[in-house]
Amino acid sequence: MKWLVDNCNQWIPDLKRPPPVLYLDIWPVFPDVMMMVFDGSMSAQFTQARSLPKHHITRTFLEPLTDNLDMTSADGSQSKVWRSRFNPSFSPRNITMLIPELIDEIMVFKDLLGKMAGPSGQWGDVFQLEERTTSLTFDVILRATMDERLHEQINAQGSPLKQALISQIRLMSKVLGVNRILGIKRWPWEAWTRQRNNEALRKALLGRVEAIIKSPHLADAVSEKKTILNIALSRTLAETGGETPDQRSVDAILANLKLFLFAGHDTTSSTICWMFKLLQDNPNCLAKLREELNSVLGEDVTQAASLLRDSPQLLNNLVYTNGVVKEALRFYPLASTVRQGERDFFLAVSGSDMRYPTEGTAIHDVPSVIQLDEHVWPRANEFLPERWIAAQGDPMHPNKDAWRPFSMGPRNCIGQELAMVEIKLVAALVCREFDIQEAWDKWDMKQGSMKPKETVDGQRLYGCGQTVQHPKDGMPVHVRRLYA
Ligand code: HEM
Repeated sequence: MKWLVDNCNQWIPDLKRPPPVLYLDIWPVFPDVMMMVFDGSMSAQFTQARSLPKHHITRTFLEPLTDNLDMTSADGSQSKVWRSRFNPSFSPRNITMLIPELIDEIMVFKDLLGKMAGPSGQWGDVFQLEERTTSLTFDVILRATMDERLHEQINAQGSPLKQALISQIRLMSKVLGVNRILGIKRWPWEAWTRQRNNEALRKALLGRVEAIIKSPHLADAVSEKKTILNIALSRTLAETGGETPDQRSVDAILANLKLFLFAGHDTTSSTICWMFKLLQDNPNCLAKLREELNSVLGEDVTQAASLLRDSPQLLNNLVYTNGVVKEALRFYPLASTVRQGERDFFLAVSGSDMRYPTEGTAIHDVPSVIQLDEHVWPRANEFLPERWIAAQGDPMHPNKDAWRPFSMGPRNCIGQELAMVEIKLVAALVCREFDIQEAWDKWDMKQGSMKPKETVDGQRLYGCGQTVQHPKDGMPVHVRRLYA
């Protein structure tokens, strides 16, 4: 999309800057005309000033995974019910309370990095960083939602839960590709795989959910530990006068847990990879990040985890680290929202009388363009974590509607606080102990071919794949330890 916008002048020579919207008709690949919005203040009109419903493709996409019982694809009123029950679980206060559990999982990640480092500060063997970060995010989501340790990071085959989810996502993605061109929503033989995956997912999650729900003292069981599931269940109990959730509610809870696993795992894991890439390419920023960690968490890196476990609020003092994560999400926004256009709903650009109709369109918020717009972001193509510390009134101070990696408004990303905290903790606990560097030569050697490989903008590492922009080849890296 960025390429299309950068090259708009080829088709519209008078254009001085990207157009605020672009209507794209790529039927049959996508069913409706796509209205691509490249201006944050316009995106705010359909996500914040008014929150239009999510486009019907979202329901079709999620149906194999959740039977549309989840908060994203359930009909309007059910969606609101589940969103309001889960919102408190994902609040900053609650996520801060979960920091010690998150640290347990990140320490496993860090130990595994240590095993990949070479001896005496040497670079180690090449490996795919994304595999490690994906397993980490699975472990974190299960821990945060149910205080369950999945141990995905030390399970080489992948747990049945992960295998089933990945297979289901593969099936779901087909609705956007060749199947649509052929006019086929789902192939009949996929029904069996879909059912098998759902049974595996149900088996992996239901026991854990039922252990709580069938507890003879449900109210006490859910208040024991403030997990995401328990808080949502307390809310449900308060709303229903203490009744044990019926089968339909249990199914909706399971659907939402599957949604969290789906929506939260590869978005967060790829962002962690992109953050390491940006820090590798901007060594001055890595140095500043390490300086901040030394000053807030002390110079003894071995104490950082216990310090953060005892005083999780220290994470709020890591303002530069926060800027690093926000800049990573500005450069690599991995997801976005698509809303259903409406008959009497028009978008407008400030300072112009032009009104853009939305009826019959799928309105796409396009953060990959909005977040790199030179007219809104000074030095847009530079990785500058300090812009997130710039005071209001400073030209570097970010425009509030122009940073939208989690979308905005009442249907934004419910898991954004969890994601931000997880990524900041990874930066805080890993960056002072290891250097992480792309290792393409070693990777090519391991693949048995040194032939020239494809690059994008001169880079071997670029975003590709379905649903979110995965780092190419899972980001082959090697690591070295900075301390003995
Ligand atoms: C860096 C990591 C993440 C990014 C970039 C991201 C981005 C987004 C975006 C752009 C949306 C809006 C999608 C739409 O409108 O269709 C969204 C929705 C959502 N996200 Fe995230 N997300 C991240 C992590 C997470 C995590 C960790 C979780 C949960 C554990 C999560 C759960 C959800 C859910 C449930 C929704 C749907 C909300 C609704 O429909 O009301 N996300 N996310």
